[in-house]
Amino acid sequence: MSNRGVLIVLSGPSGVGKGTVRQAIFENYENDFEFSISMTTRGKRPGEVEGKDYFYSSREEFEELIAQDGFLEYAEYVDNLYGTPLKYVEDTLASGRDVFLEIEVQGAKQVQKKMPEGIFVFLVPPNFKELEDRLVHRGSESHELVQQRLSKAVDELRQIRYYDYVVVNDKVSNASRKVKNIIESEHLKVSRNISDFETFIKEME
Ligand SMILES: Nc1nc2c(ncn2[C@@H]2O[C@H](COP(=O)(O)OP(=O)(O)O)[C@@H](O)[C@H]2O)c(=O)[nH]1
Ligand SMILES: Nc1ncnc2c1ncn2[C@@H]1O[C@H](COP(=O)(O)OP(=O)(O)O)[C@@H](O)[C@H]1O
Repeated sequence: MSNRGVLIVLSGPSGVGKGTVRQAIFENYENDFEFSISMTTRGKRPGEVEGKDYFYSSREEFEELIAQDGFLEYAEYVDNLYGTPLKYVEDTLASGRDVFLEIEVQGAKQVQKKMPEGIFVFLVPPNFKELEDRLVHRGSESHELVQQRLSKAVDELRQIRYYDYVVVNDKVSNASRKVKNIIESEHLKVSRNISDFETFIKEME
């Protein structure tokens, strides 16, 4: 089998359910992936845990890591910086484990340039009203921030053409199964496994 892990990039508008779907995938298929914990300058929400949900940092610390080329990608989103620490992703893929990134569209574009072999999945809500309801019901943002995130959602949806797959998050169980199936298909690609078969053929010759 190919030794390198698969890179999975999940994007989608704020409130669509990326975190929820990812958690369902990790609960059901725990041993298969590693989640890349991002660094952010956003404040911690109640219930979030340092080193589990994000690495929370000041803008200065974040900019220092940018200067050291320490990010695979980073982007500004609604006045805060978010970035993927490079070393963790590289080391984990090299060790043969799959890595799951949950990032917004500007960052995903940067990853596409650096690691085009990744799988890019876009999660969409069943409809716009449902997206608004989920964001409001989550209750983690003020009315103003909810509105900013909703208007951002339209821009984000325009970028969907750059992705490989689209998954509707109607039910968490459906969406997580679909994302898992996409990843499984990637593992089964002949191109990922060709070197094993070449060895096998040589042995048979
Ligand atoms: N480019 C980039 N985006 C990220 C990263 N981490 C999180 N994001 C995205 O930033 C956006 C805002 O995240 P967050 O403040 O946690 O809000 P939420 O997605 O509504 O829960 C979401 O689209 C996240 O997927 C990262 O490392 N890089
Ligand atoms: N399929 C779904 N059906 C109903 N509610 C959902 C679904 N997926 C997520 N939610 C809810 O929507 C809200 C936003 O989900 P979250 O995972 O935080 O989104 P994101 O990470 O994309 O911002 C949460 O309150 C979550 O419980």
